[in-house]
Amino acid sequence: MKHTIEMMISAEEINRKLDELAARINAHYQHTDKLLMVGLLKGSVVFMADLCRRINGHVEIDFMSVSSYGSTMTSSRDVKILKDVQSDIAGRDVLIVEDLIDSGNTLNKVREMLRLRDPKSLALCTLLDKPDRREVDVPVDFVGFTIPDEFVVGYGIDYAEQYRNLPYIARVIPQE
Ligand SMILES: O=P(O)(O)OC[C@H]1O[C@H](OP(=O)(O)OP(=O)(O)O)[C@H](O)[C@@H]1O
Ligand code: HPA
Ligand SMILES: [Mg+2]
Repeated sequence: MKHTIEMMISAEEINRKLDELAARINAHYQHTDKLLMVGLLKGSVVFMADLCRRINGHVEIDFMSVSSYGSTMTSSRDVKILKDVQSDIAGRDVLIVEDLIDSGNTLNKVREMLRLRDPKSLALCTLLDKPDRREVDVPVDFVGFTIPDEFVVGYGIDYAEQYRNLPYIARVIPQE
């Protein structure tokens, strides 16, 4: 699809938000030993890299890979688990780290899957939230930016695998 992109959230704004989110997460987990941060590949990689370096104490990171979008702009609702976490999460404090919640299908599936493994606690952090697009309700504990119903790219987020390397978040504008 022919399109252009336009900056929506600058790298500086993202940095400020990361400081704010990390302060809230650090306060929430101040008495927790060995927090496990679980990122969803590939979109959360950049956010995870920047966020985990702001978290205090003993922190472990792990990744899952689930995919529902392929190269389209709509959720297939059929969320596939392509790679599971390596850690045993039973009895652990687990924070799922996601780049974006749109329909909620991805996080709903991942949350349910991890919950069945008896973590001590399970919370969710997302950099971006698009509540207008929600198809399933997912409780989110830490939200960076609430954004309108626009397709976004950058800072780890792709359109057909492009733009993950942008240091800022941009909206995709379809062209004739
Ligand atoms: O709330 P939802 O409607 O489920 O959409 C959000 C998910 O979609 C995107 O991932 P995608 O499946 O495209 O894979 P990617 O992270 O590898 O880009 C995004 O990174 C979220 O994980
Ligand atoms: O806005 C988006 N951008 C990229 N991937 C996505 N997956 C769900 N929503 C989006
Ligand atoms: Mg993703």
